[in-house]
Amino acid sequence: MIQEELSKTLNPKQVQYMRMDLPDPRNGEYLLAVFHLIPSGELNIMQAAAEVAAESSTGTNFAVKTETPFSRVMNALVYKVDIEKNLVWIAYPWRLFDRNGNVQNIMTYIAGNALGMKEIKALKLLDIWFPPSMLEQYDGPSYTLDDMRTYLNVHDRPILGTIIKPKMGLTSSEYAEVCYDFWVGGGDFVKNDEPQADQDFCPYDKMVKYVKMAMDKAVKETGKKKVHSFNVSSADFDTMIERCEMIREAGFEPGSYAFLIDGITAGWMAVQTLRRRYPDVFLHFHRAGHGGFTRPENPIGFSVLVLSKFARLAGASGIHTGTAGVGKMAGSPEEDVTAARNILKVEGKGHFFTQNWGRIPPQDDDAIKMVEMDDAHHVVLEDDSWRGLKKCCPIISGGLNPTLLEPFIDVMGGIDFITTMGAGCHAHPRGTRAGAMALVQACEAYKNKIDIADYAKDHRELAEAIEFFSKKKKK
Ligand SMILES: O=C(COP(=O)(O)O)[C@H](O)[C@H](O)COP(=O)(O)O
Ligand SMILES: [Mg+2]
Repeated sequence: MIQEELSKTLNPKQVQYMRMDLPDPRNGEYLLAVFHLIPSGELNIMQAAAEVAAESSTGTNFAVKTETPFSRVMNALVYKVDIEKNLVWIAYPWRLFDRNGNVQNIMTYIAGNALGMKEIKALKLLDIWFPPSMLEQYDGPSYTLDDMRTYLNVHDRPILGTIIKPKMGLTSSEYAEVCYDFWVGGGDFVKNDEPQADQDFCPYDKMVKYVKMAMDKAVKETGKKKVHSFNVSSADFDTMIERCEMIREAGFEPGSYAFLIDGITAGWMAVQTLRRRYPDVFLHFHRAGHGGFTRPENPIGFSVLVLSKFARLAGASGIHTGTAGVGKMAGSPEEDVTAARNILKVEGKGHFFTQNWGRIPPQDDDAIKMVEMDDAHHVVLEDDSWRGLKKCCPIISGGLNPTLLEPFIDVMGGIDFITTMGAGCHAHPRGTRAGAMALVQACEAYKNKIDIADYAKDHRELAEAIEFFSKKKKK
């Protein structure tokens, strides 16, 4: 009733952006979005919702005389409102968006000007749903976690990684030596930290060259494959591609290198460029800066779930999804785990929508029989003919250490992720190699279902890590 009353307050322009009787929002013509919205000033929630739909699709603050019957067909439509919870559902005709799959363009619409409108005090995009017909036009991931597992021959545990610390300040050769220590300690994966670029004290070309030498040596000594994720974020397109090509020409085996992109600061265009240019490379989306949009106490922005879903749509092989409150960064178990599962699975249950990542709408129940979980919690597809967006891998990082591996696996409910522990390895009392060994031992304890404290009795590095990290030392 209140809703009906409020509907009567809409002006003629606002009415054009409201369709509470939209018969079937999931008919394939719309991208659906749920926002938390608190109006500011005089507007009620229905009026503010209509203003948001207008600004984020075809409209502006006044009805304009240049509208055409067709331009009205492209209006976003508010189709549901929960007045008690301040939630609004908006359907965006997906023909509005740039053709040929462009996540940057969608974000410009639905998380663009609307976030800065005077009419809102809070506007947070909480969940989104893509129709199968729209998924047809987007790349989705190419090189996946499963490809990395095959390369590393690691199938029954998370991929164990690190970020070299100090964050910056090591020279190229010092950097590579730390990589080597981690790899010979048993780790699989090393990534550049997100600000690593071409600093004067650590030239990029030398860093690449020395990492290759360190990797070759570690592979020879351990008999195991290793992976390094290089930050290719740059000032401009040409420099980014130059860095990618430099890595490809340095003699690395395919599979042994990944490209890391600072997806928020470099932008979706950089992410999608890398996906399209290098489909044979693991594309690592680092999300530094996302907190400005995603933190729960920030009323304006979008959720971790939304960011992660867009990363899968854009074709990232993996994106950081947070430690679910286990590590140093803010994040809730519900939000982070929901995001991680949504990007991994064929069908993901979000906060409001269940997203099937298939490109063909399932015709009947049998068609959905494609999701199965095997013992190791991998998602496997039963039917090879299924077409859809491949999995995007959660990357779990930030304040983790070997003692937190099992708690995180428990919260996550599976092992399909890459973990990168920076301080968690390099702060080990006997250094990086011992830190990597402690991480491997913590993982062995998990695999053998042995409590880490018991396992540590005859595993010195793990015992030292437990002693050190349980004191929560900050230095
Ligand atoms: O360098 C680190 C972690 O280092 P350390 O292991 O020393 O804390 C990463 O940039 C953060 O994890 C990013 O956060 P998120 O993964 O939440 O995006
Ligand atoms: Mg970092």
